[in-house]
Amino acid sequence: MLLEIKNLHFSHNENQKLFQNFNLKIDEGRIVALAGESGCGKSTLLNLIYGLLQWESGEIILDNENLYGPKKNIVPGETDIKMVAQTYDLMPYATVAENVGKFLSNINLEKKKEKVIQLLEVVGMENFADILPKNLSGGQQQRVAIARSLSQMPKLLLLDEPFSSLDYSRKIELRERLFKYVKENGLSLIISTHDIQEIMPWTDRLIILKDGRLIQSDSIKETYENPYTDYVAKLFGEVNIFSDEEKNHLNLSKNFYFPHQINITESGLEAKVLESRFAGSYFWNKINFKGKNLVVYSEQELSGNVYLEFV
Ligand SMILES: Nc1ncnc2c1ncn2[C@@H]1O[C@H](COP(=O)(O)OP(=O)(O)OP(=O)(O)O)[C@@H](O)[C@H]1O
Repeated sequence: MLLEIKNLHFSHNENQKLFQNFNLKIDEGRIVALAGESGCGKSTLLNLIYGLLQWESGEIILDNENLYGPKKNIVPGETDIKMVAQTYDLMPYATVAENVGKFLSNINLEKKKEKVIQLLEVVGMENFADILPKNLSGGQQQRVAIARSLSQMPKLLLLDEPFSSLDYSRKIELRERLFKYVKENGLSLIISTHDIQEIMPWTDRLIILKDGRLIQSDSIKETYENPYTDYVAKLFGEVNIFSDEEKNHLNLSKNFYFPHQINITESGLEAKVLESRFAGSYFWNKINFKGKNLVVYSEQELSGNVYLEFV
């Protein structure tokens, strides 16, 4: 096991206890996503692991060694861990390439140059090697900071919302290259996000936090197929939620159905279409079924009465 957090207690102030008896175990070589609504404690947890915040009691153990936080480290931050937070801490008077190469060995300069270019390619910044950070946008600086953190091959890499300043197409490109690099190089990564969709195809494990509590910790597939609570289900986007009473009354097998888990069929359970709207690759429909409004996706525009099948 790479990281273990045991009985951790931490609060930013006396009135609000954020982490109480918090426990977590993370295996080596995994991509782990930390998700949950704004304010649930994702950044705080990363800052605690990295050693920027002092916990009150409990243990954080990395690779069988206890970490002690800022009270023991003169320079903030653990040496075996690298974190890219929402501020990027680049050297302002060094070029992008110099920033990325800062921690690489100077013994073979040709090799170093190749490595810097490889890392810049991972984050799509190879054309900016000679530029100073002050001439880059926030999103570009963030990508340079990610490349620099990868160069150090840390035991554990922490990325706090790394795609937050990127537009959609850049995000899609970066995440594929970044996650592949992390996997191919056997790095261990904890990545925080408020948007599960953006990390979904790449994550080994999803940890859901709410008010500093761990709500669920499973693979993405297990979490998606069996969200423990409404809060978890809603993190995946639109979802139809049925109380136990409704579930029994409607003879359903689950409490949560995502829109594509309700099919439009030739015969079955009759329902009435209230709205049908073009949404790109599908139509978004609001459908009334036995007095309850559901969101259902379909290939065709719908109207009138339809039949539903819950899968
Ligand atoms: N420096 C601070 N002083 C006091 N309270 C803080 C401080 N930093 C965070 N908090 C509080 O701690 C809680 C957790 O905040 P944190 O930033 O860890 O959440 P988050 O899940 O990362 O949120 P977001 O997704 O918005 O970044 C929030 O209630 C927040 O208001």
